[in-house]
Amino acid sequence: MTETQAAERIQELTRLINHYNFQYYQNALSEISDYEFDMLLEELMKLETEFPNLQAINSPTRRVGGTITKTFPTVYHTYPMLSLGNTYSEEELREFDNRVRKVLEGDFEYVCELKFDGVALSLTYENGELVRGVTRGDGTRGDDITANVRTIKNIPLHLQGKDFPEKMEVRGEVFIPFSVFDHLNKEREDIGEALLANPRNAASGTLKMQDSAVVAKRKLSCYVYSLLGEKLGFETHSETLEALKKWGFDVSQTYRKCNTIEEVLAYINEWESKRFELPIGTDGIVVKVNNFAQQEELGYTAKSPRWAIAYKYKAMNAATPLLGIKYQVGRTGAVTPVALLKPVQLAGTTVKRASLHNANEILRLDIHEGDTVFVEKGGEIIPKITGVDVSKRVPGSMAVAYIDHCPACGSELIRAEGEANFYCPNEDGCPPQIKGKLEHFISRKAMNIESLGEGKIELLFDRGLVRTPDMFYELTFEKLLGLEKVFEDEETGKTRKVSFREKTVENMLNAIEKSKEIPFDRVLFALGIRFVGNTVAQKLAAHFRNIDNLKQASLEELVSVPEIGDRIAFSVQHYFSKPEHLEMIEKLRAQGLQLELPEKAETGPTSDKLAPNTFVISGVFEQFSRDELQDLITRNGGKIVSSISKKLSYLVAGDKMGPSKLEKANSLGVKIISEQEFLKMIE
Ligand SMILES: NC(=O)c1ccc[n+]([C@@H]2O[C@H](COP(=O)([O-])OP(=O)(O)OC[C@H]3O[C@@H](n4cnc5c(N)ncnc54)[C@H](O)[C@@H]3O)[C@@H](O)[C@H]2O)c1
Ligand SMILES: [Zn+2]
Repeated sequence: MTETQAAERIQELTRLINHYNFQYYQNALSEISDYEFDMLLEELMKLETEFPNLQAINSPTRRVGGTITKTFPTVYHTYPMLSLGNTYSEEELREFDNRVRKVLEGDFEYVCELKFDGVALSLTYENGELVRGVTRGDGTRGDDITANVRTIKNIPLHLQGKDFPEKMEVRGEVFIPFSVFDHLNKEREDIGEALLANPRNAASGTLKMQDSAVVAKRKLSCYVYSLLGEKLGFETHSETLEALKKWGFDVSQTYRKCNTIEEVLAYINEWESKRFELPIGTDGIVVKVNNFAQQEELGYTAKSPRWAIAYKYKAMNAATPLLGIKYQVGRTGAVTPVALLKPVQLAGTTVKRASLHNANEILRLDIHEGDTVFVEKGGEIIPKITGVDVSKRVPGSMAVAYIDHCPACGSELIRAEGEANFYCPNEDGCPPQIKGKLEHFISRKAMNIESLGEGKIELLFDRGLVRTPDMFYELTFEKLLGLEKVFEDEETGKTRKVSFREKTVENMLNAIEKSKEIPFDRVLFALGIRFVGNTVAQKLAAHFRNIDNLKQASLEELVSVPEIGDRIAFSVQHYFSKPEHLEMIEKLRAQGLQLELPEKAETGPTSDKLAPNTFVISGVFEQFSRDELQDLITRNGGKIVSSISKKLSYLVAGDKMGPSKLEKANSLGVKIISEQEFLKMIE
């Protein structure tokens, strides 16, 4: 390669890498796989080594990829937050070991840890109190996201014990466990929201949300793996991991001390498949020199420590022919494409289908009919298609054309501006939408008519007995007794018979009757208005008190409710603009469902858990307003007092509390507690 050619390629690589970095860190999007990304970076590194005079000062090989945003205050890191050198090969890992061996004289040991696939976080503690949480940002400066960090349950706000340093920085990885992620997506799918792409992106997007109450609902978690500070009194990294655990941090107990590179390799092999049993995503392991003095001896490059390296597992993938695409219509009419694959073994399971998310994804992957596709298994339940093996493409094959009519009812599909999903607009006439809405209506968080689950809706719908929720309340013993239907499982071909015997019918009718007591907010959720999940339903119910107020609410009134934006407001108005919905609501009213909240509850104490303690509330809180907190205290037998004195039992401290108050409370030895700790007291 000539120098001119190299310069051109370097320019091209730099442009690409900067672009992917921007998408990855700013927009939480992966346009290519991590492996492909790392190969681009490696190519750039090689060219820069070969042509050192072509290396730019700001080359992506010398900088941490992230950036800071303007929406949070910027904080300079005390110690830069670096990246890790990485490799996918045993050979390079051995080279790393040789380099370490050359620099260090005498014995040394490694600590192997799993590399958790989330978002790096820096936590600062002073006198055992969490004072700040900051993102990695560009490595030098990050975003101050303290309020969001405080909502993460396994990050201690106060440390346990006494032997912690006065000031210290703890680093860890924030993630969304798979189970939570799947649950979040199910909820989103249920109310017609676009799905989150993967747990890592979801965690990174969540950490940068403006509303920490929403962050709290996302149930983030954090594993910590590093302690920094002056004169900490520890000699090795593994000692700090033990100390962190003792102080109340969550340290994954999967780490191991290794004396030789062979032991490191054994650890790598052991976790290659075992990692899929963990509740969170991992993309490799991190090897660190254990001794701090030896770490200093090895030092740092501009971008990463020389005493550590990440060994990354290649994503588990397989190539298999695409047999077809199945389009599913959900309760809100959203159409989701699912790829049907020739069954293939992947990470110990047989894969027959993979998610394709939406039409954009099919376009982006440029999938043709009959293509052989690559499927990859992260930790998510459904594997995804990551690319096409173009070398196996059938000549002259056509690109997959997204359907333009509903596969269930034939209506022309529509796509709202800025949305990734296509919708079937035939809300009240499209069978999967009707059935989906009925399933939603009876679901546990809605009307909780459990005995109607598992195929019974299908049967009722088939027989024309129920098409809209009000019809559940017109069912009678005579209409139901003796109905039967045989279901066949698409995957296994096994059949199952649902039949309504006397006992079943009795249970169903009882459960239906009992659902008339379900409070208004849940009835509202049960109606299945698009974008109205259970939290939104609670907010709307609390604000409007009854369905008539809500039905008449103007757009301005709707958006004046906290957390209700245009999109939800339009959807609510759209729902109530339909005469058939209004008619159905009148029927529900006549049948005795709760369409209003009861008058505000009496404010007498509901428990005496807090008696006889006194409380002062100060600062701004995440989950509750100050009024709400005061209310909670008095209703649980506590007493609100206005000033801090020696006799005060607790100071409930929020954000932005005045320093003088804090000082006074500290000097008088008053117990200071956070909102979370307070809430624990009344659990
Ligand atoms: N697909 C894309 O478009 C794209 C774009 C940019 C970056 N990336 C990926 O991101 C990686 C670069 O990201 P990076 O600079 O954050 O480096 P990195 O993620 O490879 O390594 C550093 C990070 O590892 C994390 N980590 C997890 N467990 C750890 C442990 N036990 N000890 C120490 N650190 C641990 C920390 O957050 C740390 O910041 C690349 O390797 C690439 O795969 C992908
Ligand atoms: Zn339809």
